Amino acid sequence: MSEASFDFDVIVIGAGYGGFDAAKHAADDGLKVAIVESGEMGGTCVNRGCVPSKALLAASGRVRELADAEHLSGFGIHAAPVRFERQKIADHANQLVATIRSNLTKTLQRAGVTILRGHGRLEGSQRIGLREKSGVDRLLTARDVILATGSDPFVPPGIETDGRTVFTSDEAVNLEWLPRWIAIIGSGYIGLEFADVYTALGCEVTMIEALDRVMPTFDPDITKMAARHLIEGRDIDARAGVLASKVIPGCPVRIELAEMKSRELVDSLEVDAVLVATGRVPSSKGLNLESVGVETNRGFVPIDDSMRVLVNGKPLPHLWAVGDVTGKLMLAHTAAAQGTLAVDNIQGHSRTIDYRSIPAATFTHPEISSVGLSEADAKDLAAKDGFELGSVRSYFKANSKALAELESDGLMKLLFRKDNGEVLGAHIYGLHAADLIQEVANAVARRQSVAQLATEVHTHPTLSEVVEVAYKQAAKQLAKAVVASASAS
Ligand SMILES: Cc1cc2nc3c(=O)[nH]c(=O)nc-3n(C[C@H](O)[C@H](O)[C@H](O)COP(=O)(O)OP(=O)(O)OC[C@H]3O[C@@H](n4cnc5c(N)ncnc54)[C@H](O)[C@@H]3O)c2cc1C
Ligand SMILES: NC(=O)c1ccc[n+]([C@@H]2O[C@H](COP(=O)([O-])OP(=O)(O)OC[C@H]3O[C@@H](n4cnc5c(N)ncnc54)[C@H](O)[C@@H]3O)[C@@H](O)[C@H]2O)c1
Repeated sequence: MSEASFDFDVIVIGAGYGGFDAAKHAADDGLKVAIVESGEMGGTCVNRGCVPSKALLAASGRVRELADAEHLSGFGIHAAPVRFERQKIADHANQLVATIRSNLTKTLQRAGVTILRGHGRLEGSQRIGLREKSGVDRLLTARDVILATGSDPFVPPGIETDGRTVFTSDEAVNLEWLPRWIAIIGSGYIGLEFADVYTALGCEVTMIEALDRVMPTFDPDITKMAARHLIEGRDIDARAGVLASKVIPGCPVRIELAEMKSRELVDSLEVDAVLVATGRVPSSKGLNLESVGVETNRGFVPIDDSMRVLVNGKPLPHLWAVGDVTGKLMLAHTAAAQGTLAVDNIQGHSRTIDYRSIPAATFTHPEISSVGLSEADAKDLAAKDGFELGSVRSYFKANSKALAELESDGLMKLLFRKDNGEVLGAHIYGLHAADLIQEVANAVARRQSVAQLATEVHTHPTLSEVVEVAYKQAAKQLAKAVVASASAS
């Protein structure tokens, strides 16, 4: 097909953050772009993810703060009993969703992107089949196609959802009611954030985690401190090493718990509601990937670091994939970064992504954040590349700002190479951890050494001094290691 005969330069399938950034960037670059969306503009993050969940966390966080008489009395403040209106908290989240969805749609329209409403699928190379909402089928062609179809909640076998008493985050963000007792299955990002919301609003929570400790995907030392505050310190009964093997919706909801290893039934519960927060699966089934010979990895579309879709490890010309459907760090900012990067590569500016420098945060009160390697991965890398791993800890209880806020529960762990000082990763639990991690992410992106970072001046009194202290401790360790290695040689 000649260049001129394509309907579009780029067609993007899926208008979540990945698709949005790709389409906007391509249109800004002067390309003729269409975006296909079968559901709501903005995808998961805007409609059922980051945006409504953070609105709920903002409101419920304030309830928690105002209800915490002990904390307030530390400042000499005695507040009246706090009251809240569930519906108004839900309305705040819904209104924010509507505003951001509308802004995002207008931004695409202003950039000149054609918005096509319907289901998109591949019909061979550079060809898209569009089933419009009206039922009409169209065939469109594009020089390049970007798949950005995202992900959906994973519901394990044996768990039945009804959207009312047993539900996933898709429904939880609507905060339609407040169960007296809710079981949350999974202690990952969603489990933790919703446990924060529900406990702040007075619900009793049972947290069920299949792996042998709660928060299994977080740094073990950070988890120890965070779990003490976010789980043990609240109205949460946490059970690890047990699988929710059967869940039957109703009034009450019945849950069967099996021991993870033996799969033997160990307990049963009757609760008012269940939130299933057990991970997400790629949304790639309806894409007709077979028409171009792509084999998925459990539904995830294989890509290289330039976002090219791979067949047998080799890139397919003109087909790209970004966001959750690729299964790399399933976060909104990853999807957006991948979207922009795909377009840069389409335009011939060869770029690859650096996943190591992408930060992640859980917006509990206080927050948890991380960037770079886990300690286990950093140890493996040290063994493989033959360097000594450095690790330092910086505590919020030594930080003036945290003490002034009466929020000194917190820890930062910094991992670095003891041969050249390069920062490999950081893990933080504490007040504003989500903001604090950004400075370390920038250092990881630039592969900077703690020797240089330790000389950079931080504002006093701010929480950023927690990071400064970590850099300074690490620089001291580095200097000692360099002297030791010089005297040994
Ligand atoms: C409760 C919750 C809270 C979260 N909080 C955060 C957070 O605080 N920070 C963060 O970084 N991340 C967060 N995430 C993750 C974030 O939402 C996702 O990583 C992000 O939305 C992925 O973007 P995406 O563009 O890849 O896909 P999606 O946002 O899932 O968008 C994909 C779009 O494609 C459409 N689509 C699918 N198939 C087709 C088709 N065949 N034709 C046409 N359209 C199609 C879908 O309707 C959807 O609109 C959260 C997720 C959840 C569930
Ligand atoms: N703040 C954020 O950035 C944010 C917030 C929410 C979600 N997200 C994204 O959404 C994704 C999904 O979040 P999530 O919390 O659902 O997944 P997750 O992978 O973070 O955690 C799922 C947990 O459920 C457990 N589990 C699975 N099956 C189980 C069963 N049958 N019984 C008991 N436990 C079981 C797993 O061991 C795991 O600990 C995240 O990976 C993240 O990418 C991000």
